[in-house]
Amino acid sequence: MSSESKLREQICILSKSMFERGLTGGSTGNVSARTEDGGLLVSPTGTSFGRLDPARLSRFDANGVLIDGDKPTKEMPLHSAFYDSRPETGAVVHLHSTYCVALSMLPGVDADNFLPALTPYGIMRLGKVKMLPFFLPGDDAMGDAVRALNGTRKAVMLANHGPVVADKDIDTACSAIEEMEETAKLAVITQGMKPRGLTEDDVQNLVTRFNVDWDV
Ligand SMILES: O=C(CO)COP(=O)(O)O
Ligand SMILES: [Zn+2]
Repeated sequence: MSSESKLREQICILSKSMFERGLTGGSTGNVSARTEDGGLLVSPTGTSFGRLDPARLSRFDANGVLIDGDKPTKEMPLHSAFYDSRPETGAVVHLHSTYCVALSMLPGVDADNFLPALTPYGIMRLGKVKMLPFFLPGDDAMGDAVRALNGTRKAVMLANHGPVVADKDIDTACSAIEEMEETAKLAVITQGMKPRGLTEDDVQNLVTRFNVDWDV
């Protein structure tokens, strides 16, 4: 099997797994991944993560020209902004996951540091997460907001909408966005219970040991 065929399969298997575990419902969410030739494979607009077809993914060439497949997600400006501003990006994943969205709606959320420091992996996998304001789905302004971060953040939260994570490959990006949802879930279910989070020292030790983008 060619590397592109393998990547097509991998995108669909990982997306289906997330759909089946309730991480994004209906026909929400979108995903993209770099191919070896510098192009992109992208989930088509209006499709369910549970039923992505490897043969119908939208395919772009290295110049960003749509080559074949179905019409791509309306969130292309958002995905492109990550590839352009973080050249190490090999995949971008966006979900409508319940606890991230719930947390984005609660009072007192720090937009510059969306996820509270509760667990080591929340920090190691995501770095500091920026919450962006609400935008209409597909709005070019979302991409502009990501570009304005100058590549400093791998993960953003779209308020009242859903998380977006860029990482080196599709597997890593999916693991990271799952960690984002798990951390948001912990934050929401312990809301008002005065949970004992990680200390500033714990966070700094994690940042140093695991080379996390943090002081940005
Ligand atoms: O999550 C979505 C929009 O933010 C889904 O849109 P698409 O079906 O166009 O990917
Ligand atoms: Zn969305």
